[in-house]
Amino acid sequence: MGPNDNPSIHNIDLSDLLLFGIPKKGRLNEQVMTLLAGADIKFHRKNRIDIALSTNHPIALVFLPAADIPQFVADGNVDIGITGQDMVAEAGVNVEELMSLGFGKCRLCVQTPVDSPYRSAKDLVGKRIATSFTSLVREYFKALDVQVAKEAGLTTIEKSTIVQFLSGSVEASCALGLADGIVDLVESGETMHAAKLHAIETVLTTEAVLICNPTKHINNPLIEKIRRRIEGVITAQRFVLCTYNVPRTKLANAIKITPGKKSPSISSLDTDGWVAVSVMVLKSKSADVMDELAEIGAQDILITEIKNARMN
Ligand SMILES: Nc1ncnc2c1ncn2[C@@H]1O[C@H](COP(=O)(O)OP(=O)(O)OP(=O)(O)O)[C@@H](O)[C@H]1O
Ligand SMILES: O=P(O)(O)OC[C@H]1O[C@H](OP(=O)(O)OP(=O)(O)O)[C@H](O)[C@@H]1O
Repeated sequence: MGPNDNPSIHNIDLSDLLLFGIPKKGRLNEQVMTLLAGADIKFHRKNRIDIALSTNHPIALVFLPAADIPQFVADGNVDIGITGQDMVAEAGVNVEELMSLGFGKCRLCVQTPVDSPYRSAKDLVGKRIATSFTSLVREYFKALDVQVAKEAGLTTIEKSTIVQFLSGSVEASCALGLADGIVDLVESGETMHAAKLHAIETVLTTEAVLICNPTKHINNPLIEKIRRRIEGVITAQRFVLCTYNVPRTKLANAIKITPGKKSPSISSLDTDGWVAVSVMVLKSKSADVMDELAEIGAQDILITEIKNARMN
């Protein structure tokens, strides 16, 4: 019986509520909390209780380990959730990816000690690998085991690669003599370099995603409402509003610099031959855009933060 069939957990009535799986701790937790606040999904969480009712939507937030969220969503124990694409791939379950969220970006990499002879994943065939992603890594090395045997003209695998599960501190396992290589997440590379490891291959790239049970999305307006709100927050985080005045003769050049998400809004100015332009630009490009606009003769160029956005 899943929470959906169970009217009450911790004396909280869950019937008729949309259940939303949220990473309870770790790397994704803080950014998901910011996302919920931006989407105006308010809730009250009692101390140490992993289910919190939203105070302004018919939603219950269920705080779960990021690794468990894909299974909960696939089995319908929660309706939607946020986790990493790596977790979805590792769980190997059928969920619908509603949108990627632009944070939690990293790579799952095969890593070896910098002073070891292992320079490619193939060099680790038949050796010992430590990882928290045993399902993905077994699949990855099984294919390599077969490939290496074939290349050697063998019909059977001589010695399969051994994949050992570790729940954390995976980067320490080579130095401790537990493994010859590891497969772990890399973002800045700080953890890897501190452990005197280097990445020799990328198994997958990942970021945080909003996922949904495939049978729950259709005909559920609340899921669509949440998706749109989250999309609005993410758009607002990625874009800024750029406004400027430009001579009408330069407008075509200006539009090339700032084409906007769809097209810029243009209005006439009292000053003859000038127009005012208002357009969204990528935050990461805004300084370059300002330089380019100034070069073609635009004036009064302003960049304004966007608090929220709803695009079609
Ligand atoms: N260094 C990182 N940079 C960006 N995203 C990361 C990083 N490490 C992990 N992630 C993402 O966050 C997800 C959760 O990772 P995390 O290490 O927080 O796991 P956890 O098991 O939930 O927490 P904990 O390690 O505290 O038990 C990962 O599956 C990945 O998608
Ligand atoms: O390349 P970096 O920026 O150093 O990030 C990579 C590290 O981040 C994650 O661990 P985290 O710090 O979340 O802790 P954990 O080992 O307890 O999961 C991951 O497991 C790596 O160890």
